[in-house]
Amino acid sequence: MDISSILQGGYQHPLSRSWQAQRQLTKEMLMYPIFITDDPDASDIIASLPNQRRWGINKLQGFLDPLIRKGLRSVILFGVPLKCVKDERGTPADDTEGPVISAIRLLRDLYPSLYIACDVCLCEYTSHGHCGVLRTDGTIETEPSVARIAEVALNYAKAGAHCVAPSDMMDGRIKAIKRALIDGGYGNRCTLMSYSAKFASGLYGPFRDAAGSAPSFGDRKCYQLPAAAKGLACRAIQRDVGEGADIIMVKPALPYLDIISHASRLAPDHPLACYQVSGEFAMVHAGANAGVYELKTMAFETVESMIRAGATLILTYFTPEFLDWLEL
Ligand SMILES: NCc1[nH]cc(CCC(=O)O)c1CC(=O)O
Ligand SMILES: [Zn+2]
Ligand SMILES: [Zn+2]
Repeated sequence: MDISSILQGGYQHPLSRSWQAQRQLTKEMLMYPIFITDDPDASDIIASLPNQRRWGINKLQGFLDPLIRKGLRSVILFGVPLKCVKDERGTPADDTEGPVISAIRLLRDLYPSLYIACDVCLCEYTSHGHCGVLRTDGTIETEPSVARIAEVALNYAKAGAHCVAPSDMMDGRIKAIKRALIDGGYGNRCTLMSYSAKFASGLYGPFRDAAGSAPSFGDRKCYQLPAAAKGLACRAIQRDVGEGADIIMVKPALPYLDIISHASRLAPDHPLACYQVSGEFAMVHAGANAGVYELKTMAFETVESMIRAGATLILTYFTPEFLDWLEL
């Protein structure tokens, strides 16, 4: 055989195989999405989202203590109000006694080294279930939406969030949130992570079950990106960099690896997050349950593909499993 034909010499040993990765998955790269509901004693199973629960504030410590011991470094909180009165502008989003703000305070108190990010959106709190404020004809009214979202983000920062992450997709919200953080005295104390390239995906179903945030009419196609829209995704990323985003995110992850790869070239000096969303997670589980592959193998393969594409931070419901698997 010719000298230039030989590659296997470089990866015949487990250690030399590990050297073939530009970057390896580490615990620091994982951010764990957690659902917090307004029944303080809840620990509700979510049928379509394997192993995840809606947690009440009183159950958080019992749930998180073991994960912190295993090396959990960061979480992203999603509020799931089941009892509150929802309205047109999502008033309960930043209720000072609501689940998200209560959880921020509690977690800051319990775990000084835990990095706490908060998803910022209105859909969990609006009567219509859309991510912004609507006109009477049901279309999004950008200006009041952005103003309200910036107000919520600032209130999460004031409560102690290390990071606010708007997932609403309204035009101009990154600039408005950055402005609100600066004017409120949090410009240098709170990270702004933008769901920049968030696509209108079929993979959000289990999340909407978990969060009760499906729109009551219509869909989100006028504010989330069309699946085929590479150019718009590029423009959204560049806009958000220009408006002051500290971290760029692509969501979902696996069907959008090309966008992750493109984002890493468009914003090479920013951390790049990707969100392995609820439907992707459920898909990996469903395949494993059907005997198509082994869960652990496929969980690693999906996340390694995201890292290979350029992601430096991964939001995934597999975080508890990875904390175990990375131990071995
Ligand atoms: N703004 C809502 C929001 N924030 C995060 C997700 C999806 C997360 C997941 O599927 O895991 C969604 C769903 C949506 O746009 O309907
Ligand atoms: Zn939303
Ligand atoms: Zn481009």
